[in-house]
Amino acid sequence: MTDSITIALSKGRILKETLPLLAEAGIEPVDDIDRSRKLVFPTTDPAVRLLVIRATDVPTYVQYGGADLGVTGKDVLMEHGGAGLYEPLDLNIARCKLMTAGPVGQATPEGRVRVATKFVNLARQYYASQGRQADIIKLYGAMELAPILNLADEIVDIVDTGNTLKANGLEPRELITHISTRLVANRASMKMKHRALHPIIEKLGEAVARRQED
Ligand SMILES: Nc1ncnc2c1ncn2[C@@H]1O[C@H](COP(=O)(O)OP(=O)(O)OP(=O)(O)O)[C@@H](O)[C@H]1O
Ligand SMILES: O=P(O)(O)OC[C@H]1O[C@H](OP(=O)(O)OP(=O)(O)O)[C@H](O)[C@@H]1O
Repeated sequence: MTDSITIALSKGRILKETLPLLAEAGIEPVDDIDRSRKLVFPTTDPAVRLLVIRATDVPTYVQYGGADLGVTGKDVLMEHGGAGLYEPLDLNIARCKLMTAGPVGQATPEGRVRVATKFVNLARQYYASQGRQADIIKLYGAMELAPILNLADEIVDIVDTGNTLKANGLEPRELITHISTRLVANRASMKMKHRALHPIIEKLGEAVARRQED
């Protein structure tokens, strides 16, 4: 009997880039995901279904076995901590950087620094690794506002073109890490459903490699 496989996808910007890779691996949603209010989608492979959920929930669904595989950003995985997860593949999409940033021309304060971010664990680890004391302020979005309104001295956020920072009078300061989208797998599924998961991971890996050749 074929094992049924559930793959948790991040909705939003990652989804658009993930679907073509899945299609190359022979997995296509039967419905139009963009037009549907559904959260679970059957695919052209009767053994595979897709969940479309928030990027930040993907590691949790995969960790607890709600999904066998998941697709989400390295930033989200690092913030989650990665417990119970394997990370078999870098999908090399939605590439960006995790950086500190602050008001243009303003130096980072010498002593305690107030930092606004949604990546509280990552920020805490980063400032500790630099030997700097930081008061971390959790926000869920629009981090760029925090220095403008003097809620924080700097932010830790995703930077790609730098346009969002620039538009808000901020500039990048330090690179924390490079980010891309990763395929993650539930540890138990990797053992119990190896025969079904292995070809999916292999075909996705081939699709990623083809992109890099182009
Ligand atoms: N400007 C960007 N350029 C490239 N990749 C990005 C950019 N912004 C975010 N990403 C990557 O894409 C992932 C998803 O970002 P997206 O903006 O779709 O979701 P989100 O707004 O962080 O999530 P949610 O709204 O569910 O909290 C991020 O975790 C990151 O890995
Ligand atoms: O350097 P840039 O190219 O400007 O990209 C960086 C921005 O992209 C992301 O936001 P997104 O556009 O996803 O909107 P969001 O804040 O709603 O997630 C991120 O949170 C930054 O604000």
